[in-house]
Amino acid sequence: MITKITSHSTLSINKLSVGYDDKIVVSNISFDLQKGELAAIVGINGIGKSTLLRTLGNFQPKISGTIEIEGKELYSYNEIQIASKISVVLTEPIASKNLSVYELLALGRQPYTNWLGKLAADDISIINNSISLLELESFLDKKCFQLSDGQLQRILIARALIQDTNIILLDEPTTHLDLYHKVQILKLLKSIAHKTNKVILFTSHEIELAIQLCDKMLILDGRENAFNEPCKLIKNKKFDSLFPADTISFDANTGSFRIMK
Ligand SMILES: Nc1ncnc2c1ncn2[C@@H]1O[C@H](COP(=O)(O)OP(=O)(O)OP(=O)(O)O)[C@@H](O)[C@H]1O
Repeated sequence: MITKITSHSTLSINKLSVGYDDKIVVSNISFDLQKGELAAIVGINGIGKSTLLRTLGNFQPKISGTIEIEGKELYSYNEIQIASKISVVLTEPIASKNLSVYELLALGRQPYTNWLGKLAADDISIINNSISLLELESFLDKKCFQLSDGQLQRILIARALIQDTNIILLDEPTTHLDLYHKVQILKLLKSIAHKTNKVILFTSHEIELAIQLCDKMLILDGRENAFNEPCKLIKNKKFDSLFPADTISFDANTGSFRIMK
């Protein structure tokens, strides 16, 4: 008997519409992400980046279309299976600020530990790897409420890595970071995606950094919602109409935006 080998995209979206009871926010989005790709969702305020990300992370129901994880519809997995496939870092403040940094990080292993939450040697080793990758050693004994927003952001990214899922979704992971830490985090996400074959998808207003660092980008513009490699999006002039042309224009040679005087 010949066994057919099929290779599925890690994340496959087809004709997806997302939104709320009374309104569709983003409609008819299709894209695929393969193992090891870093991708950004960009677009103006209120266009629906977070709504899309929350829907992909199973935090809210889709309106129509399909979301497939490794070849199977997202909703065919149970909650625990989803937690071992997708980790999500949202912008909402965390409820558990009284935990120490180490305790918060350890919660990332919850999908894998027993009901007592006891960490095995493997769990501790994954936690320690992420601590050293994100250079968090000096924060471990602090309570989460003692951290700056930027420090907490890095801890939450580490927790997503500790959850060790094939897909990591992050809503504006660089918001509270200075330019150096923005670049550092995005480079780190890129290297993690490439080295560990994870799909990492994040929303961002850092379009110029995303152009330089991402393998793929989704431009939400309420019309075409183009998805492609950044250089192809530039070549096809997809960034040109993102902002009103009389205020901000896109320079294809430098991959950056210019203020019109
Ligand atoms: N819980 C909600 N119920 C109803 N409408 C909502 C809800 N949350 C967001 N919206 C609306 O959905 C639209 C998209 O919001 P969303 O937060 O997804 O945009 P965004 O692109 O992430 O914006 P920003 O760049 O400002 O963070 C907006 O019009 C917003 O008002």
